[in-house]
Amino acid sequence: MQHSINVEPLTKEAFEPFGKVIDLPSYAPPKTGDGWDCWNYIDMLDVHEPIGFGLVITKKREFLVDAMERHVSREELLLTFDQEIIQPVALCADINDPDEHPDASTVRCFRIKPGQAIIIGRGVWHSPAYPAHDDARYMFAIEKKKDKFGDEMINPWVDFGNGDTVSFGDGLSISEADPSLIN
Ligand SMILES: NC(=O)N[C@@H](O)C(=O)O
Repeated sequence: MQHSINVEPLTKEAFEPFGKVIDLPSYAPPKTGDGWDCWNYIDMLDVHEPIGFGLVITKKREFLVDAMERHVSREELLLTFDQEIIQPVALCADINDPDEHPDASTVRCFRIKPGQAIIIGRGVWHSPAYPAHDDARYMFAIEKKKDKFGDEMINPWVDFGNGDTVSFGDGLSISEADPSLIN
């Protein structure tokens, strides 16, 4: 079955089942200086080992997801550089089940703008992010350690089962699908 869903703006409330959102707070900055405002600490990454950084170039392609990965023992910080990206995520039903498949009916897709970041929670299923418009480069940061099972394998991708897939944005780039979603 092919599930079709809409892309959602990234808010703390909407993303809460999947992790945390890093964005400019609405309260006054606790540190300021001549020409700068600083908010610290707006959130924390829960780690016990050194952090590894990864870079992904994600290319314009059909908005279709057929498999996801997850990291059951590690949170993951993810942010884009200069282009908007779309991050598909799905709920983790049982973090202790090594044979779990992501459930296509729980997939949600969030639009991450430059200047925003997410912390994907432990066990939360995710695909690589997609570029909203043009090819994009994004970064992720995650503890460099073996996970409890699975996700250090060369191929960590797990399909939805039953041949399910998830499409979003009507197969068009977001600007073509819904111009009101730009900025
Ligand atoms: N998020 C992403 O694109 N990749 C990472 O989750 C990874 O572990 O490779």
